[in-house]
Amino acid sequence: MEPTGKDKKEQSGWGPTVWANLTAVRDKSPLIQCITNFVSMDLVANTLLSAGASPAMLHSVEEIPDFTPQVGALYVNVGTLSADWLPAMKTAARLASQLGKPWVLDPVAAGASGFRLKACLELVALRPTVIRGNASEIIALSDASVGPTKGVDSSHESMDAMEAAKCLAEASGSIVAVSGAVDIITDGKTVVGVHNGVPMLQRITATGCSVTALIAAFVAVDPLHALEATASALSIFGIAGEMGMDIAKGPASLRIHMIDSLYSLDQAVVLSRVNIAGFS
Ligand SMILES: Nc1ncnc2c1ncn2[C@@H]1O[C@H](COP(=O)(O)OP(=O)(O)OP(=O)(O)O)[C@@H](O)[C@H]1O
Ligand SMILES: Cc1ncsc1CCO
Ligand SMILES: [Mg+2]
Repeated sequence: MEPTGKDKKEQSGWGPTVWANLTAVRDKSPLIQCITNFVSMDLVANTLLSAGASPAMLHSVEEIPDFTPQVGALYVNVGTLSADWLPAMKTAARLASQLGKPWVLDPVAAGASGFRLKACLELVALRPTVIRGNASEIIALSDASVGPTKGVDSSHESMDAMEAAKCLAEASGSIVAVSGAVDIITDGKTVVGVHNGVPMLQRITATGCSVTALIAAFVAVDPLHALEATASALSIFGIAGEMGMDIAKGPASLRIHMIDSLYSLDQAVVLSRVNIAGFS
């Protein structure tokens, strides 16, 4: 029998696992329902398409009963949250959980206001498969506290959020991923670090939103190994950023070259560039 997920990784390192997961996304082209913010919609959809997945930005509550049961995964992002969007987010998340479908939460600026924090905590209670945020977002969610904020940007390093990520994963039952110079992924016990990516990714809006969408696509094709799928997506996005940076002149051209690189990544590049390691 072919080894899968964790077994495969333990036998031969992360490279083959990451490549197998990207190949599965390309082969299966999972349908991803995205309820995401206005800023991110274009980059999220194009990131998913260039990776081989199929995005659909359907966010009206009336469509959820017909549409959500057909998707491979649901992606919920609260970036431009308002009260009228929240019912659709919660209805879709509740249905995905009931159907056993993976769903992924991006708690953008979770600690920026009481309204936003409460909404994020209500969504966490609907048991997302994965929560991916920057360090400040994961710390705010884990502490359930509103505090000094840079809005959607992080005022912490990812490593500052290690304990918060573990606590949030333990409390929620979700895989928690913190993006940054090192992306941290944990189920509360195991912690892995993804060392791919380039700092310039922070200068393009919605790269975090887009990597969370990519996580949804990877979890859709391997829902039983959500930690490995999440690390794989973060590594692939980072590698696309590294490849794009080789020819980019700044954030605008990196945005274009990153999407092109994601589309054309081959096995040799992936195997030579994957940089994932466990924390002991
Ligand atoms: N210093 C860094 N070095 C390398 N890669 C980085 C660095 N900082 C962020 N990244 C990468 O950039 C991507 C976006 O992460 P970031 O933490 O900026 O998300 P975010 O703050 O949620 O962004 P947004 O809200 O704009 O969508 C991730 O893939 C992450 O790994
Ligand atoms: C800039 C911005 N504001 C709300 S969402 C968003 C996209 C990056 O999170
Ligand atoms: Mg973000």
